[in-house]
Amino acid sequence: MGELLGVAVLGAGHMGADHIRRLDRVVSGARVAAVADLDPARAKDAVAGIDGVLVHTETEAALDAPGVQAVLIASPGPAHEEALLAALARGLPVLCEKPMVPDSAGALRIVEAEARLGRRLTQVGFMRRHDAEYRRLKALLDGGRLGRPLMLHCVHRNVSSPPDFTSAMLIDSSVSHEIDAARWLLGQELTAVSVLRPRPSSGAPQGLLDPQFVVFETDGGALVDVEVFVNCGFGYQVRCEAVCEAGSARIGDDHGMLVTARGDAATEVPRDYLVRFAAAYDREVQSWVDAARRGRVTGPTAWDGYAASAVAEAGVRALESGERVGIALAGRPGLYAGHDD
Ligand SMILES: NC(=O)c1ccc[n+]([C@@H]2O[C@H](COP(=O)([O-])OP(=O)(O)OC[C@H]3O[C@@H](n4cnc5c(N)ncnc54)[C@H](O)[C@@H]3O)[C@@H](O)[C@H]2O)c1
Ligand SMILES: O[C@H]1[C@H](O)[C@@H](O)[C@H](O)[C@@H](O)[C@H]1O
Repeated sequence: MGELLGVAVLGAGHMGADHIRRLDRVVSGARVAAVADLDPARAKDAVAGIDGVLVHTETEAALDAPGVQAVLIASPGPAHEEALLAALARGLPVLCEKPMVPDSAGALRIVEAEARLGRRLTQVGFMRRHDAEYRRLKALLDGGRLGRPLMLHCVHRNVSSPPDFTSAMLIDSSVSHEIDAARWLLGQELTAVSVLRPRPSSGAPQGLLDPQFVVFETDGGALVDVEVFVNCGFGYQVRCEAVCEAGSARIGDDHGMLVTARGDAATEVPRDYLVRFAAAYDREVQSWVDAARRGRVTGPTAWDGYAASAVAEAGVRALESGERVGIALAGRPGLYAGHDD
């Protein structure tokens, strides 16, 4: 295929700048055609050394810039709905960072907009679906050798949280990944959620309920538990163990080189997601670019983005009330039937 896919990147912060680097230097078949950030200095820094990129402060200006054929959204969650609707109105394929739209009503408006168009244009940035270990676990569960999955035990630890991180964000920003991974791994919907709150770590900012212990029930009778701890201080750790009727399988044990010296053995622990999931982000963006160049969309859909937001919203209610909260999803449009990338 000849022409490079011209991508507009919205938001040039931590993720946006990393995706700009990835589009420019790692993936094939694409080029950064425009960047928009409310802070033009961030956008300029992110495109330093890349020729011919126009920098904007307005979303619409970036989407209408010459050569733009696709959009990567990496602005904060609350800005996603407007950007997605603008991209869909132009018929542009989108890779949207999670959460697709943080509130479920807004997320459903994206599903409805695609249903009106009669085609899917959105891939959501749940990069764990592109991680080699998660893919092996999914293949093992789908193959049936371990029998019916009974439980998923998940761990999600960050070294520290950003300054504006709230107790709700442990669920709607961090646990959103486990919500999507559990739905995808099990092929089941999450139907209820409870959240336990241990005494916060003294390493957490004042007032932040960190860690939390979240338990989901599924429509297939499985349980999914998640320890989420975003100021653990010691490393970025993401694990998942599937316990099935005929065996168990665990991914995410810290890997990398094992160094043994002077009676000690040590491995490196990744410090953040950009390190732990580097290869997954590369595969995510490459598969999005490849699909967009063929006029297709693969990966987690707008429906998956909506489901994750609806489940997370129930999780935040469970956190705040201390009650078990049931989850009811809207009707799933035929456009998303049977899709399981
Ligand atoms: N997939 C992952 O593992 C992962 C990791 C981190 C962040 N994220 C997601 O990526 C998104 C960005 O997170 P981040 O950590 O890069 O945030 P960030 O704060 O580092 O960067 C956000 C950038 O967007 C800009 N911005 C704000 N409003 C905007 C708007 N309306 N239009 C354009 N730009 C705007 C800000 O000026 C800033 O430069 C969030 O949705 C977040 O949840 C995903
Ligand atoms: O936005 C980030 C990102 O999604 C990371 O992958 C996750 O580990 C963090 O907890 C979250 O805050």
